[in-house]
Parts: sequence; C-alpha cells; structure tokens
Amino acid sequence: MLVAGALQAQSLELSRLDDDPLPVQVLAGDYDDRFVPAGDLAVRERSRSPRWWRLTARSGYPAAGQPQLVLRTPHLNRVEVWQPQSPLPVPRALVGAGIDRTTSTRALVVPLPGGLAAGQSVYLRVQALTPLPMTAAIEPLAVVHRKDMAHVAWRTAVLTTMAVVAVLALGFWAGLGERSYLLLCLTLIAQLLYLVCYGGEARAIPGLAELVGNDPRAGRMFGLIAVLASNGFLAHYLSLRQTQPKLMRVLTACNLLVAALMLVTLTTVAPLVAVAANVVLMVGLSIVMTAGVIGAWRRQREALFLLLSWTPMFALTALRMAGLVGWWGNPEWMDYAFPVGFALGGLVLMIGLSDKLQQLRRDRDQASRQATYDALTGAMTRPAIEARLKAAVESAHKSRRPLSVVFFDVDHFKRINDEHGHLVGDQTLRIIALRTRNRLRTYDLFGRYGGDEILVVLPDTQLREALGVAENLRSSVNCRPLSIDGRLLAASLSVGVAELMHEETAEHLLERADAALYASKSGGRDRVTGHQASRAKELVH
Ligand SMILES: Nc1nc2c(ncn2[C@@H]2O[C@H](COP(=O)(O)OP(=O)(O)OP(=O)(O)O)[C@@H](O)[C@H]2O)c(=O)[nH]1
Repeated sequence: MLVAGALQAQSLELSRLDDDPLPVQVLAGDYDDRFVPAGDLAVRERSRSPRWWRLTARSGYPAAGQPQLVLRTPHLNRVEVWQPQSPLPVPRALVGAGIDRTTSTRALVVPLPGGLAAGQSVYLRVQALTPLPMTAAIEPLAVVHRKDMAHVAWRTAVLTTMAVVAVLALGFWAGLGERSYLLLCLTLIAQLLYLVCYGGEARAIPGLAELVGNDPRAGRMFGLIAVLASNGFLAHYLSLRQTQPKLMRVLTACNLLVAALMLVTLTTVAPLVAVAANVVLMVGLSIVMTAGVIGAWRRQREALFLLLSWTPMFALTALRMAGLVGWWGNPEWMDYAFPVGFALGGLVLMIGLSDKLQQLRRDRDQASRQATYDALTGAMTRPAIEARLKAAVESAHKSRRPLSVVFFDVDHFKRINDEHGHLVGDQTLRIIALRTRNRLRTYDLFGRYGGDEILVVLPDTQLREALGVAENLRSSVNCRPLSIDGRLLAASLSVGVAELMHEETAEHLLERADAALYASKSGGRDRVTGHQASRAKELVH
C-alpha cells in the first residue's frame, strides 16, 4: 500500500490484544508478547468492550514530515491514542467527546509530533460501535489536508444532491398528490440521515449530534427506515401488488423482518443486528432486483429505471457485506462509492418516476380523447357534445348572449348502406362530417348525436344567422356528389334549427331543434327548418 503524496510504502505492523488491561501495564510493555498480528492494516474490532491495538513502525517516519496517524472510516467508533512516550491518551471520535474539528470526517487523525522511529509503537484503545473495519495509515500533514479537502467536496456534492432530490420529490408529491414521490422523499431523507450519522457530518447538526453522540443506534434506525421506505417506494413504483403478487408477499415478509429488527435495535446495540440488517437488506434488494428483471423482461419501462438505479447499489451492498464479514478490507473508494450510489439511485428513480407519470398522463389523455371524440367522424361523442351544450347554455343564460343549435340528419342514409354496403356508408358519414365542419367557426361545437345525426352548437348566434349557417351546411353536402371508391353518390341533409329562449333548458332546446328537423324530413327532406319560438310554429327556408 502506498502513502499518497509521500510515495512511501506503509511499513507498519498492526496487532491486537484481546483484553483491556490498565494503560500503564500496556505502555510498560507487560502485554507486548500477547498482541497478535492482524495481517493487514484494518482495525477490525468485533468486541463490544474496549480492546487494545498496536501500530508499530518497521521503518522510521521522521518528525520533519509531520506524520499523522490516520484511522479511516471510523464511523461511530471511539479511540484513545497514546503517542510514543506520552502517558496521556488523545481521545478521538467523529461525534461526541473527542471531536477534532481541524480535520474532516474522513478519518480520525492524531499527530505524531516526534515522528515514529523504526520499532516504535502507537497504542490504541478502541471502543468499536460499528463492525466495519477502520484502516490505519501514517500520512504527512499535507496529504491529510489534501484528502480532507477532496473528502469534503465529494461528500458535500453527494449529500446536497440527495437533499435536493428529496426536496424536489416532496414538492412533486405536494403538487401532484402522487404517493410514490413521498416514499422516494422519505427514502432519500432516511438514507441521508444514515450517511451523516455514520459519516460523521451529524456532528454539525444540532440535535442530531447529541442523538448520535449518545446513542449509536440512531444511525442503524435511520438505515432500517430507509430500507422500509425504499421497499415501499419500489413496490408502489413497479405496481408489484398487481404485476408480481408472489414477490410482493416475499417483500412484505422482508418488511416485517425489518420492522422486527427495528424493535430489536431499540433494545440492543449488538453488532449481530447490523449483520442481520444487512442480510435483510440484501434479501430485500434481491427481491427488488428479481422484480426488476422480470418487469424488464415483460417490457415494463419503469423496471429498466429500477435496474439502472439499483444494480450499483446491489453490488455495493454485497461488497459492504463482504467487508463486514471480513472477506476483504474496506478500500478508500468504497467510502465514496456508497453515498454516490445512493445519490445516483435517487436521481435515476426521480427521472423514472417522472417518466412513469408522463406515460400515465399520455394514457389518460388518449382515453379522454377516445371518450370525447368519435373515431369515425372526428366529431365529439354524444355524451361530450351534450355536456358542452349544457355548459354553453348556462353560460349564454348568465351572459345573456344568444345561442342556437343546428340538428341535421343524412337523408335516406339506410338506403346508402343497403345499396353500397356499410363501408361506403361509413365513408359517406366521414365526408359529410368533413364538409360540414369546414363551414363552421373554430369555437362552434360539432358532435355526432346518433348514427347519422349531427348536432352543431353555435354560441353567440341568433336564429337568423343560424339559419344561414344551416343552409350553408346543407348546400356543402348537396352541392356536388360524394366520391367514394370511384363511385359518385348524391347525398343531402335535412336540418332543424332553434335559438335558445329565456331560461330554457338544453333538453328543451334540443327537442325544438329535433321537431324542426322532423318538419324538414316530413316537408320533403334536403331542407332547413327553423323553430320560431315566439310564433310557436316552424319556418321553412
Ligand atoms: N354505415 C354506417 N351506418 C350507420 C352507422 N350508424 C348508424 N347507421 C345506420 O344509419 C341508418 C340510419 O337510418 P335512419 O336515420 O333511421 O333512416 P334514414 O335511412 O336515414 O332515413 P331518414 O332519416 O328518414 O331520411 C341505420 O340503417 C343505421 O344502421 C354507422 O356508423 N355507419
């Protein structure tokens, strides 16, 4: 292993004493032959009681280089360090008593003012509260500062990204009322709190600093809450209950285990709980990953986002598990990879969620279009035109402005169907709809009321003008034959017109227009009839 900057191989030896004798005895060398070499430079302390560790230099670290003892990823651990020839220890911890605010939360740093001669040792009394190993190294002060600055920059970027995505998710939830956003926000906040508890930034947050300093279980609780919230989010996001009910049941069982672990965490700080929590986390992640793979196989779009966001987290959690059980050390990049994985995962899921909502909106718009517009003619459907007529009538009454309706029906349409077939009948309807609609203003309403009946609503229009419009519609059809599949077909319309009377309902207005249409039919077809309310009789034009 190289000391960056100094470009000098770490010539150190780490050993552990499985006991907690008095410091004077240890410093006097009474226990020196009972220290067992650790094999590498990882302080992997599993005992809950304080244990002694010894770091011995194989070659010298001169005082001129301002060497510093560095214990990376200390998390919640508390350490007392005896510098060579010093009878008093230097206490160090990220949170609580022993904080050193002159360095970042990357590591516990203790200066070695007199350097460390070959064969000289530094003694550490370690009270481990987390099972992840701390890596010991000796770095020149300049290197410590450089790495601290990089650490602060990285952590600030990552934690700020998570906080921003969480706030955005909260805003989306408030605006759209979509529960997934709230679950995503909760997940990110719990992950953020988990990271700042173990990463040490909690020491800068009033309230949280005291909580974490006094109780190492706080971070674990946040971790478990994050697992619950993220499982809830993912189940909701993938619609797991509907799409993969079996996996949903397994995930629910997993959530119950997490809830049980939360209860256990309230009563004990045993490291086994951390291992159990990580096992449950891995099981939960495996279920979610399986659901993602199945969803992706079924071409469920959101499953792809899920895989994209959770594959790195899955791999990192597996690596962290391996670190916990001692299969490998805890390399420096893992300190950053884990939070970056959280932040990127949150970002990708946020994008995925927006994509899902966009898709839902497109589906809803399409369904609403289908419900509003008739596929054959492009006119409004009957329920849609009726609703719009009702609203137009209310608005006309309120504003005391005129409104008229035109009702028309294709003459002898049944005959066209019978003689030329249904498809030609369809084409006839389509062409008639096109020709008539082209004669209307953009704000006139045009709807298919029945098989070959069309209702036109003309806002701001009195009967006289409406009769003119109706005549225009009629002539647009009978002015020249319709050309369908090389055939020329003559068609005509019978039209009824009525103007809205004072306090009249939409239904009554329609009845009068229908009566006028009936009058056109019985008067010989291919004509326009207006229903003149005041004279209570029909006018034929
Ligand atoms: N091709 C086609 N025919 C339809 C559609 N909807 C309804 N029809 C037919 O349209 C015909 C409507 O006939 P009516 O309006 O009752 O009678 P008509 O032959 O037009 O006679 P008059 O209205 O008295 O002039 C019926 O035969 C329906 O089967 C459709 O979407 N496509």
